[in-house]
Amino acid sequence: MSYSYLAESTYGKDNVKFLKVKKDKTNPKLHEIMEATVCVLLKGDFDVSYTEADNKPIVPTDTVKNTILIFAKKYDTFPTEKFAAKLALHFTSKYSHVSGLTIKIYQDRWVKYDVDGKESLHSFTHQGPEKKVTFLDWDKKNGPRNFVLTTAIKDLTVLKSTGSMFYGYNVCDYTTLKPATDRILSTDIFATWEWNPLKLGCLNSIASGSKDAIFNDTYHSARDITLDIFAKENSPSVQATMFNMATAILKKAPQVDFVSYELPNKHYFLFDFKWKGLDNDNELFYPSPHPNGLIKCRVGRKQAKL
Ligand SMILES: O=c1[nH]c(=O)c2[nH]c(=O)[nH]c2[nH]1
Repeated sequence: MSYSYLAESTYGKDNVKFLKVKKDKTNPKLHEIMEATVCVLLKGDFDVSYTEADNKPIVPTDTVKNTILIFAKKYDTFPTEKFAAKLALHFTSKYSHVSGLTIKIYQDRWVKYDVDGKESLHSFTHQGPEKKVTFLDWDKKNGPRNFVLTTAIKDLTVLKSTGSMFYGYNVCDYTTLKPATDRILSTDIFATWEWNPLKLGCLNSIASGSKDAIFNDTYHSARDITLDIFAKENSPSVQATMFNMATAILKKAPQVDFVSYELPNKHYFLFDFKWKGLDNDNELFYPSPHPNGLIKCRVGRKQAKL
């Protein structure tokens, strides 16, 4: 009797990077670019490769990498949700023993800038660590309407120098925090929206491009809503602000069922100059890299009462 069994497995290629230049059909100097990092991990009938050193079923990870690059060359990669659906349908149909897969695509944020008062046709600035992240998990036995698809904005760093408060919290013998009616609020935005396949459509329709406008509009709305509420609201807490952001995205995007936020509270402490006889009217702070608060929530859409 053998001592062990394979409980779970998946494999593929991570960190497959490409830069795609998409040229306008009528003006070949008018470009869009996508710099992306892709991870494709296959699931399926691969057990013997682990348990019996039989490599026959293995589609080499090198082939997975080549496929991603060939598809990025041959097909439209915008938006990344469509590109993920296209790859998913390919791997699960070309190889009958591939039962499913997970795909993660990180897209850098390159934005065109103005030259002589006009948006450049093909020159961009890189917007730092901010990424759009698409995640797809699909098992083909569940059918093309049953998948997990999420889109996220990650590492969009923001700070407001007023318009944030925090008071009225639980006070006990361990409390040293002073209530604040005006404080710095800073975070790295990580916002994720979960698509409902029944409202969005099947993988084939996503891969065909018929949902492109929904993906693009929702990405722009989610980003705008997040930045707008961050700026405009007099925030009572990170918790209340993130709930308001998630609710506004749910209102705007009917195909989305859940919105999650994961926000570090990046503290900036007011420096006390009293010992020097100086006032500090929220003008000089020192950033505290650690520890940081970490606040998460997942907000769902209430079902309408029948
Ligand atoms: O918005 C906040 N939420 C908290 O839970 C918390 N805790 C804390 O010390 N400061 C803050 N700020």
